[in-house]
Amino acid sequence: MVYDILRKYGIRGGYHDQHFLIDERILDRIVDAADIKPDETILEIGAGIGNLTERLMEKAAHVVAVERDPELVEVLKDRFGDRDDLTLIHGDVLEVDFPSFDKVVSNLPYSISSEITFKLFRYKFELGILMYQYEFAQRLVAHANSKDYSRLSVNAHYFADTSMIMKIPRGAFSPPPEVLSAVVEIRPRPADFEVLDEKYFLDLVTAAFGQRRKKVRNSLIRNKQLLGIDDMKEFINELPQEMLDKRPENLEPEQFAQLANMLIRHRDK
Ligand SMILES: C[S@@+](CC[C@H](N)C(=O)[O-])C[C@H]1O[C@@H](n2cnc3c(N)ncnc32)[C@H](O)[C@@H]1O
Repeated sequence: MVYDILRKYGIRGGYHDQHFLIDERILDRIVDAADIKPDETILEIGAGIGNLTERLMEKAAHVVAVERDPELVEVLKDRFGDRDDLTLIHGDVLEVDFPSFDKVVSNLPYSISSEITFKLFRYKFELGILMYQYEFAQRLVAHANSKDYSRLSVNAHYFADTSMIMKIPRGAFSPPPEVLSAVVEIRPRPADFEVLDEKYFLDLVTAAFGQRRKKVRNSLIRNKQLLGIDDMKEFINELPQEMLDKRPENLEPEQFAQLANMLIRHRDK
């Protein structure tokens, strides 16, 4: 029982994003969703007291668990210290390098969800089953023409297919967080549209969503320096007008890519 582990080691949590998943059925459903094969290596970020870790180790060939809190690292060492199918990395997830892994399964520290997700997209892996704050998860999976569609959604769709697979109540954790949670499935894949310069594309998306209520035309003019186009006011007439008349929330990722490609070709002429 997860409660027994917390009690045995005198762990309370509640700070540093420490909300431990105590609902055993939800822990099992998360592991099932990862469909772990016996030869796979699984990365877990924020292993805590090892409640998810032990379930991952039952299925996988190897688990790489990252945890920052020294007290929790001691718990993990005490519980699994002598096992050679676990690599325990004591450190900040944003600073360590991950060894290669097939899948990532984690109940993430919510305050750095965005940074962790974009760090993960720099690695090659097959599947992510990740728990986020519910609102963050909604933005991660949102499609164009919805209120949750954002810079995060466009970025995520560029790197992967995403879908929300479970909504998790506060009572599934100890101590309960103030927010609802959700589990998201992330399947990385190459984008099915061309992006000439990834950074430029992502900068354009950021600039457009920086003025969410404005038409894309206005954001381009306002950000002409950032985008490196001195004659933006004139060049804008050569871009597809139906895209410029829209707000960013109404542009598909592929349309952002088309605009970015046209702008960068003009800039580099
Ligand atoms: C939401 S808890 C999940 C704990 C456990 N895996 C579970 O499911 O109950 C998040 C965990 O991430 C750890 N954590 C927070 N910030 C971290 C960071 N920057 N790097 C590594 N671990 C971190 C916390 O100490 C905590 O154990």
